[in-house]
Amino acid sequence: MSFRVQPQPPARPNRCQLFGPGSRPALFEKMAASAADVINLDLEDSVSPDDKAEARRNVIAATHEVDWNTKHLSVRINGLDTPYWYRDVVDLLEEGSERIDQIMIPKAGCAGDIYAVDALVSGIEAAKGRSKRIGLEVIIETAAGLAHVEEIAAASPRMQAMSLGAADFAASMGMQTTGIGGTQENYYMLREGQRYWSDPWHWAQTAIVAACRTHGVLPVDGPFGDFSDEEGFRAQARRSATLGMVGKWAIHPKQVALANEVFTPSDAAVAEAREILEAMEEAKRTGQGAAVYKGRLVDLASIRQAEVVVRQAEMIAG
Ligand SMILES: CC(C)(COP(=O)(O)OP(=O)(O)OC[C@H]1O[C@@H](n2cnc3c(N)ncnc32)[C@H](O)[C@@H]1OP(=O)(O)O)[C@@H](O)C(=O)NCCC(=O)NCCSC(=O)C[C@H](O)C(=O)O
Ligand SMILES: [Mg+2]
Repeated sequence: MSFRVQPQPPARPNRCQLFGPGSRPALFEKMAASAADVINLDLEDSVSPDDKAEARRNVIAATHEVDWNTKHLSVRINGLDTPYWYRDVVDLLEEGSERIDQIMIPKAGCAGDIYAVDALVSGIEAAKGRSKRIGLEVIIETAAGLAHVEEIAAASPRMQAMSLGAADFAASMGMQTTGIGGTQENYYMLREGQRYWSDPWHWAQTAIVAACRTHGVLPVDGPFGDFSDEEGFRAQARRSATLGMVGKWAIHPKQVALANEVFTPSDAAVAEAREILEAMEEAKRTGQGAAVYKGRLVDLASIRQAEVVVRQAEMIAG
């Protein structure tokens, strides 16, 4: 371990972030009743320009009127290149209730973007005497966002989570696809006439995970557009979980259970992790740093791996 110890991210479940447009208030009660850990009320790209002001009012009303129970409540504001974002923040924090937990900043491109929102949030919190400190989450969905991913993760102590936004990311990178996440037909290797599909999102995901883990931020996989393709969602989510991400967005209620299933460690995985910890306790008692578990090596690093699984399971169980 470096002299600088890796910080832990916020200790709260973030397996599924369910999105809904701020312009569809009829969905809010359904979102609150869902099994998602995080709710993202959207003021950005699912709301047309003509509806921006009304969506903002809907969301503010919902912070007072809807029982969000234990949900982590986040509002996605508009991008910092638009005329909407500052009013999103000001109205939300001046008129919205204390129930708001977090603001999501889309298309974050550099640490300065986070600094700007942080400064505005800090000013309003102080002026209005708000008692709950608002957290920030960002979407990495531009070439600049990925190029500056580490400075963005480190930009503010308010930073809680970082997601990959596959649709805008693909557009910003000039990728030849209109798919939102998942397998891309033309991204394959060829061997002896057989196609083997690779994962074009992999490198962006690993960059996000590394930046997040360095700075104590939750890494999250973003949307999977084809909500009729359950196996496609599962496959994408399993890859993300394997890489170290803690959850995934749902853009339709169908996807909530899928995300919860993938990002909750299975009973078998937890049992195995506990057995590894026990095997290593036994090894330590006999003065060994390594042991054999089910025919394979386990050592001190295996303790840290097993603890990831157990910690995640215990946090979800509450
Ligand atoms: C995708 C949708 C537009 C589909 O809406 P709809 O046609 O109403 O769906 P269904 O008829 O299949 O709905 C079945 C029932 O589920 C309820 N419902 C629908 N959506 C939601 C929801 N989000 N939360 C809770 N409940 C929902 C319907 O009311 C039906 O209920 P009932 O009649 O009682 O059975 C819609 O799902 C939708 O708007 N989804 C969210 C879109 C969104 O927020 N997009 C933004 C995030 S993705 C993004 O921005 C890209 C990213 O930034 C990037 O760059 O990658
Ligand atoms: Mg986007």
